[in-house]
Amino acid sequence: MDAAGGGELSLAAVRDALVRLEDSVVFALIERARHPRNAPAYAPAGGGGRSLVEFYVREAEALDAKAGHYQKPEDVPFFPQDLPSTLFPTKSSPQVLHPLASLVTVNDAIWKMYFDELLPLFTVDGDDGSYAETVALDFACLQLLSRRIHIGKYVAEVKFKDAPQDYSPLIQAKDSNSLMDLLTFKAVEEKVKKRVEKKGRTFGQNVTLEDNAGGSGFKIDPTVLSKLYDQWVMPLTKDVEVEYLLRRLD
Ligand SMILES: C=C(O[C@@H]1C=C(C(=O)O)C=C[C@H]1O)C(=O)O
Repeated sequence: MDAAGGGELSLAAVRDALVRLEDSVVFALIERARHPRNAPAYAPAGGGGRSLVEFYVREAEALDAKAGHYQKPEDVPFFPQDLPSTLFPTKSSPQVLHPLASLVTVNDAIWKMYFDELLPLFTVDGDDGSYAETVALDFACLQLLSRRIHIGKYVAEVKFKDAPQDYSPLIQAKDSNSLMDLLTFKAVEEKVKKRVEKKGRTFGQNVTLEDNAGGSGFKIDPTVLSKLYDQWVMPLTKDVEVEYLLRRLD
């Protein structure tokens, strides 16, 4: 992982990486919100009855894989089947996670959440015909959300290393609920919710040269961002943490 790659993996370093990624997530959603829903991009069409968005993500992931992407445990493809190998030499990063980390993925849940729940909350009804731009922006949002959520593997590793005596018996007992309780920090979650909402207000305002001429409204409703993190991003990150921990002693 970038932020913690060089030095010692610590909870503070991993949390810093998550905070930094919030900026990228907020900007990516603001960009997607410039276009209306554009429903035809999501309807089955074209070869094999796939939607444009599925076609685009599959092709983009194949290109990314050829360029050397998807080597790190936090970079997880949405369509891992038949991904081509990299065509260029890659530098392997030090292995800080358990080898089974690569099996942990919640991308199916992220995909469903993004299209079924989130998109209707931050895009307006309508069709501007910019389907290709729209699905490229969706892919950017999906990749960032997936990366953020799968960094949960590192969070779990640090928490385990900091308190193996607390985690090991629960892992051995396969007690997912108690693991979930142990790794949850409610005060941190409250701060995350407040901060992303503030980032939405800050990054999503119209910047003008006149004083007090900010105009009305934000490019994205800031409360949608806190809801996104509260209802989906943080719970899915914690699912990743639990799934990783359950394999940690194998
Ligand atoms: C990621 C962590 O684990 C949990 C998930 C959080 C998140 O997804 O932001 C925040 C706090 C914890 O409940 C953490 O402790 O930082």
